[in-house]
Amino acid sequence: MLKIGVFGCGAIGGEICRAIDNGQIEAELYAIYDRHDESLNRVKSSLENFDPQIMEIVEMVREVDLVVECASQQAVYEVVPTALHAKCDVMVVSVGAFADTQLLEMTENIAREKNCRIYVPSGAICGIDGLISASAAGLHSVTLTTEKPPGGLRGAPFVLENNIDIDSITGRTVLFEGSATEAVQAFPANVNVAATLSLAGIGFDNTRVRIVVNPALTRNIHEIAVEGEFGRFTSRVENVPSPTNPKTSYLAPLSVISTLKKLTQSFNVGT
Ligand SMILES: NC(=O)C1=CN([C@@H]2O[C@H](COP(=O)(O)OP(=O)(O)OC[C@H]3O[C@@H](n4cnc5c(N)ncnc54)[C@H](OP(=O)(O)O)[C@@H]3O)[C@@H](O)[C@H]2O)C=CC1
Ligand SMILES: O=C([O-])CC(=O)C(=O)O
Repeated sequence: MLKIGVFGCGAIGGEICRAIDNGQIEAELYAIYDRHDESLNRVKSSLENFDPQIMEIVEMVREVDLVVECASQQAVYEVVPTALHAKCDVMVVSVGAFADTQLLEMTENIAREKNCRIYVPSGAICGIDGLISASAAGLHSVTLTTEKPPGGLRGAPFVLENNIDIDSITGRTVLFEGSATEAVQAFPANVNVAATLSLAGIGFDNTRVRIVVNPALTRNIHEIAVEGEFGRFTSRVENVPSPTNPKTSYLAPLSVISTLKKLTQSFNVGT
């Protein structure tokens, strides 16, 4: 059975641990880690079947087959190279870190050398399957419009650095327009999906991102428009936010759970 380690035990990590624990994913929850004891204890006490060991990353990668990173972009710098050097596969949700081309190239090289896999789930967006299919021919443009209530964007570096009082905004307001490279730096915990789109499509500098705050919303909306040789498609998802982290949509952990299921099943559907 696949031995899994979960690095980061917040909104996403907690859901993944419970999905392994309740048998939705046929795997062993072997180890977990988070910098907060409170988060580790909360996850541990929500489990019925597994009692994972708490392990720092260096130890974790020696023991498990796959590490799931669900912590932060900063954590990706430590977790991914450490896992790959130990010949351990890795799944990444803080995908925005890969806007750093040096990190991306370095991790690809180590993965190739060690014959390991780096998995990036679709996360909180719909349409990655179509984008990957379309990318087999020419792509002309990929645009993401993300629209969230204030709680989904509060505390982002862009908001703090520009002294934007996000809670006093009364109507739908465009906060940011730029490339995916700029977007994932300005909003590292809000638009990792822009990085996933970039990796699947036409790269970080060519993927356009618009970020909108809308106090009338209760859901996180991601709209994608793609044009290419295949024709054009748009996708729109209205995501229920995670109860413990309003920045994170519930679809994000579900996507990780489904990608993990894919790894353990013999019959796989979708691009
Ligand atoms: N790909 C996608 O579609 C999506 C990606 N995400 C990203 O996934 C990641 C997890 O999201 P979510 O579960 O909602 O986040 P949470 O903040 O709920 O949980 C993350 C946990 O990991 C901890 N953590 C962060 N960095 C480290 C580190 N270097 N070492 C140890 N622990 C660490 C956090 O602590 P602390 O609070 O102190 O930072 C926190 O306890 C985030 O980076 C988020 O931006 C989110 C939604 C969609
Ligand atoms: O969960 C979402 O809606 C998207 C998100 O936070 C991210 O991509 O970082």
